[in-house]
Amino acid sequence: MRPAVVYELLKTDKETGARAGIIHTPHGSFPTPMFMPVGTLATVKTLSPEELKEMGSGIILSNTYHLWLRPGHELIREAGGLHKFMNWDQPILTDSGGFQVFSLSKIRDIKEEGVHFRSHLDGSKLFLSPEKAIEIQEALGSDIMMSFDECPPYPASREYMIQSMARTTRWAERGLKAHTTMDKQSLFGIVQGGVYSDLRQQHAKELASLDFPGYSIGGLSVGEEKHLMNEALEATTPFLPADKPRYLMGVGSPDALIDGVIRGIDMFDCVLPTRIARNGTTMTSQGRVVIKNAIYERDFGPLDPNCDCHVCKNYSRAYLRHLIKAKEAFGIRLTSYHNLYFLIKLMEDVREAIMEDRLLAFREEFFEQYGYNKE
Ligand SMILES: CNc1nc2cc3c(=O)[nH]c(N)nc3c(CC[C@H]3O[C@@H](OC)[C@H](OC)[C@@H]3OC)c2[nH]1
Repeated sequence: MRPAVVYELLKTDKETGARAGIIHTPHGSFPTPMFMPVGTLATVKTLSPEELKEMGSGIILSNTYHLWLRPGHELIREAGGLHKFMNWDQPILTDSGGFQVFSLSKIRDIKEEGVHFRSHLDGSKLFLSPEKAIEIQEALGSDIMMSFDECPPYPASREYMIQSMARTTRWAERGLKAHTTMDKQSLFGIVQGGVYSDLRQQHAKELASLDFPGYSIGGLSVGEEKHLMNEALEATTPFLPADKPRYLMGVGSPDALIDGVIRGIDMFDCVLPTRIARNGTTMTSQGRVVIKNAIYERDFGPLDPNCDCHVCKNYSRAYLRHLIKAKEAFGIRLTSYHNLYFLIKLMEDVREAIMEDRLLAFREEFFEQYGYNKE
C-alpha cells in the first residue's frame, strides 16, 4: 500500500546525524525540521489561517479528543472535513486522543479493548479505542494520524511500563487494521518506554517491524528532566527507519527543539509558544522577554531587533506591554504570532545549519545568545 505520508531525506549533518528533509502529504509538503503550531479546538488560538501561512507554518495540529467531544467528528465530517471546516488547505496532524484521556479526565478505566472515561465537559460516559480513534481521525480527514496509545504517567515503574508498552503495540496493530479503509496509510506508530533506554530500544524495534509511514516518540515532556529526555531519544531514534519521519510529541522550548534535532527528530509540537504568549512572555534572540516588566514601559524599540516578523517590524515593546497589561486581545494576537514565528524561523535556521554541516556551532551560538549557558 502506498503510504500517503512520504519522507524525503535531503541531508544529514556530518557531525551529529541531524536530518534535513521534506514530508509529502495529501494536502501538500513541508520542510523538516519543522515546528507545528497547536490548534487544539480547530484554531491556533487568536491567529488566522492566512497569518499561519504567512509565518511559514507548513502544518498545524488539531486534537481528536477535544473535537470528538465538541463539536463532534460527525458534524465535521458533514462540514466536509476539518480542512474545510477551519479553512486550512495545508497538512493537518491529529493526535489519537489517548494523551488527553489520561491528562484530562479524572475517572478512567483502562481495559484491553480501550479506555472507559467521563467527559471533562459534562461528565458523560465515553469509550475510546484504537478503532474509534481511527474512525474519528478519518472523519476529520487528518493527513497524519496518531495510533491510540497509553502515555504512562511519569514516573512509572519498569513493570508498569513493560505491560503498558505491550498493550500500546497491540493497540497500534489494531489501528493499522482499522485504518486500511482509507486507500493510503497515514498512521504513525508512537514509541513509548518512559526513561528506560532498553525499553525505548525494544519498543522502537517492535513498532519499526510494523512498517508505519512515520513514528512519534511519546511518553516524554511529561515532567522528566531534560537529560532524561535526551537519553530516551538517543535510545530510540537509531532503531527507527532512517527513511521515515520522527515526531517528538509535546516539545517544546528552543533548547529542546535544537537538542531533539541533533538526536534525529524531524517534527515537534508544543502549546508553549501560544500559552506563554497569553500572559505576555515572549521568546526572542536574546532570550525570554516578559513584556509586562516595568523596564519596557518606555521601550519604543522592537520586541526582537533580530526578528523580521511583522510584529517586530511594526510594534514597540511599550505598545505590546500596554496591550497585554490592558488585557487587549490584539496584544495576545501579536505575542502569539511572534512566538510561533520565532520557533518556525528557528527550525529554518537549524535546517540551513544542517545543510552546511555546522549545527553544533549554531547550537553554541544560539545557546549563548539566548542565555542558556548562564543557567
Ligand atoms: C506536552 N507534552 C506531551 N507529551 C506527550 C506525549 C504523548 C504521547 O505519548 N502520546 C500521545 N498520543 N500524545 C502525547 C502528547 C499530546 C500531544 C497533543 O496534545 C495537544 O497539545 C496539548 C496537541 O493536540 C493538538 C498534540 O497533538 C498531537 C504529549 N504531550
